[in-house]
Amino acid sequence: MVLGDITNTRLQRTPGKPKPAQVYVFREEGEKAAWANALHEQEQRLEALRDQLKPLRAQVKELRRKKAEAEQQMAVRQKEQRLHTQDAELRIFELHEGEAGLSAQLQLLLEELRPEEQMQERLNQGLQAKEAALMEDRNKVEELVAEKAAREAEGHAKIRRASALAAGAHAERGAQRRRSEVLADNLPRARALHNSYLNLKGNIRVFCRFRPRLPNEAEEAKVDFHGDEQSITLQSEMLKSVTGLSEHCNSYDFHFDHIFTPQSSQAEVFEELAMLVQSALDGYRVAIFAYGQTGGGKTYTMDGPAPMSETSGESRGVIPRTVDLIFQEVQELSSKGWSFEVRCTLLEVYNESVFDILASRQKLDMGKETNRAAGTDGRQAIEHFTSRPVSDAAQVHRLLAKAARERHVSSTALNDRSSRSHSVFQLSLEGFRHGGESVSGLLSLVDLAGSERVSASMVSGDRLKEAQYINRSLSALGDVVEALKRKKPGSHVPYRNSRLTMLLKDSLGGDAKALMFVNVSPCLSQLPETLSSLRFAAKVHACEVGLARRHVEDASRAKESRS
Ligand SMILES: Nc1ncnc2c1ncn2[C@@H]1O[C@H](COP(=O)(O)OP(=O)(O)OP(=O)(O)O)[C@@H](O)[C@H]1O
Repeated sequence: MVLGDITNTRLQRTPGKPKPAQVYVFREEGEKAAWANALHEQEQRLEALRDQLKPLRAQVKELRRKKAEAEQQMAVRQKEQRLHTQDAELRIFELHEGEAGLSAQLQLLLEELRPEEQMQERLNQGLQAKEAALMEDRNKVEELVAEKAAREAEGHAKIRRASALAAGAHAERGAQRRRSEVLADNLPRARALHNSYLNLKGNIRVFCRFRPRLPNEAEEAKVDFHGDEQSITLQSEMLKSVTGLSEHCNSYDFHFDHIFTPQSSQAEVFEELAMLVQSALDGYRVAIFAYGQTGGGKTYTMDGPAPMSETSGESRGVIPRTVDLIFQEVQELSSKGWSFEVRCTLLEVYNESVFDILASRQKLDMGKETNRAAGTDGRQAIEHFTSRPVSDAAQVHRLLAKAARERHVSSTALNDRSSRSHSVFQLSLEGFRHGGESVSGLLSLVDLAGSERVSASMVSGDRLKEAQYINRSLSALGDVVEALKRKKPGSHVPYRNSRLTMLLKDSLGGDAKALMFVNVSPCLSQLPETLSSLRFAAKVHACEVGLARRHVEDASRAKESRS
């Protein structure tokens, strides 16, 4: 190879930075040759490198082809994959669509099915209820069958017992008839005996009744009820002696016609006075009155626990029992040719005024006429009050209930429903026997207002006025009793000192049979009042008021006197 003309040329080079080819500068020939040789060698090396590069390039080319091929395959695969994915998505979408459709259908079917299910459920419940009812019916039927069998057995037993009883009853009826005949023969005799017994006594009979301790009350006083039912001993609290060194208690003895304990029932009390009540139908004037401290049990004894509304039951008092007995007797006497005209009077003495309950509580002026009447025959004293004809017990119970409702009551320290007035109930009994005698009886039942220690109860105003009137009239009653006790012939008896004593005149001093209840509390705290009531009752018991007189006329004279 021929090299170019390169003289005195030095190769200007900066180490690390080759100069562009056209800048070579040759200084001398040798250097040119060297450079040519070096160039040649370089070219050879370059050629060799190119040769070495060729397979590499082929390899690279191959690799690029393979890469392209792989990329092509990958692209195909990706495309296929995409297609598959799209297919799958389409499929999934279709499946979703199908599922939604199916769910909607399912929902619809479920909706359609719901009423069916509900119906099914109702039917099931109905079926269960029917099964339970059926089971119950079956049990009932079984029970009824068992009961029927038991009843049949019992029925057979009853039939056997009934025939035995019928035979017994037949025999008992015969005996009863014979007993009734004997009793009917003896009854007038028994009543006559009772009447003559009372006449012989000639005094006001006194029954004492201790009421039971009420739930709100404290200690009871010590009372010895002696076995004779007529005497008691009361003991005071323990008292210190004057010196204060010893203790003792006082005892007080009392004796009455009958003493009822706190356990005595209303029936037992009435049994003791039934004969007395009946004697009003024989033409006697009978007066029963209840006296005692407030809360002592007067209204309970006379009426019963409820204010007269109760006309039946064990706890009925003397008045409702008396009314029933009188009408029962009137009925029985009618079969013996007697006819009775019964009239009823209801009075209330409140604050020294007399109110006529049957004349709509008309306040009456017991003035001149009454005073005059009271001075002669006590019966006339009440004659100008309303006296209503009554034909049966129920009618009287209704009138009594009205009177009890209208009675003046208020609360005291000792009684929630304390009667603040004296109540007087009278039944006049006019009996006629065709062509025979006539009788004129009078029954007075009096529930007195209760005495009260005004100083102890510290009442004032209207209550004080009421208490003063009550105490004053009871003290007038005491004065009458004192005068009767002195029993001097022709001596003055101060009946006219109060309305109460004017009304009770013929019951106390006349020819009536009088019975006084003294009603007392069993409480130790009430002992002074109890002793005071019992002392008054003892005084009444000691009064001799003369013989009771029977009011009988023969029929013709009776008619004359009435006309
Ligand atoms: N024998 C008895 N058995 C049961 N309770 C009784 C008896 N006696 C009275 N009581 C009761 O004691 C209380 C006072 O009785 P009641 O009202 O009859 O007294 P009273 O003497 O009429 O009093 P007042 O004079 O204040 O009207 C009432 O609650 C009554 O029910």
